[in-house]
Amino acid sequence: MFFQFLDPFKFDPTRHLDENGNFIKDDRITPFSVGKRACLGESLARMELFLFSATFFQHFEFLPENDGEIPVEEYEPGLVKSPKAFKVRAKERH
Ligand code: HEM
Repeated sequence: MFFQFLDPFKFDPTRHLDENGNFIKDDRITPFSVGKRACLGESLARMELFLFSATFFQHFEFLPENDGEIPVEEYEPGLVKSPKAFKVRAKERH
């Protein structure tokens, strides 16, 4: 079955949360696969990703290359939809 989020181009992490702010588990999103051959490193990977990104955003603020110019939303063609390369400035927070 094909499935598409409502308003898929909108950055809206709240689509994955219920009214109490808890994560809604969705079997259609399985980055670590499911079943017998599912990823053995899932909990380690989740923990590392959390620590890595939290530390990153704690220490840096990310800004467009030129103030007020948000990069255009363009994607590389392919199996996985990835954004075309763009530059950002990482400014240390203090
Ligand atoms: C973001 C990080 C990761 C993602 C997205 C990921 C994703 C996956 C996926 C999709 C599979 C299943 C592949 C298949 O269907 O054959 C898999 C298998 C596996 N992953 Fe990961 N993985 C991640 C990190 C890790 C880490 C950190 C470890 C170990 C420390 C790990 C260990 C394994 C192992 C051992 C398997 C094979 C399981 C089996 O076939 O019985 N992975 N992973």
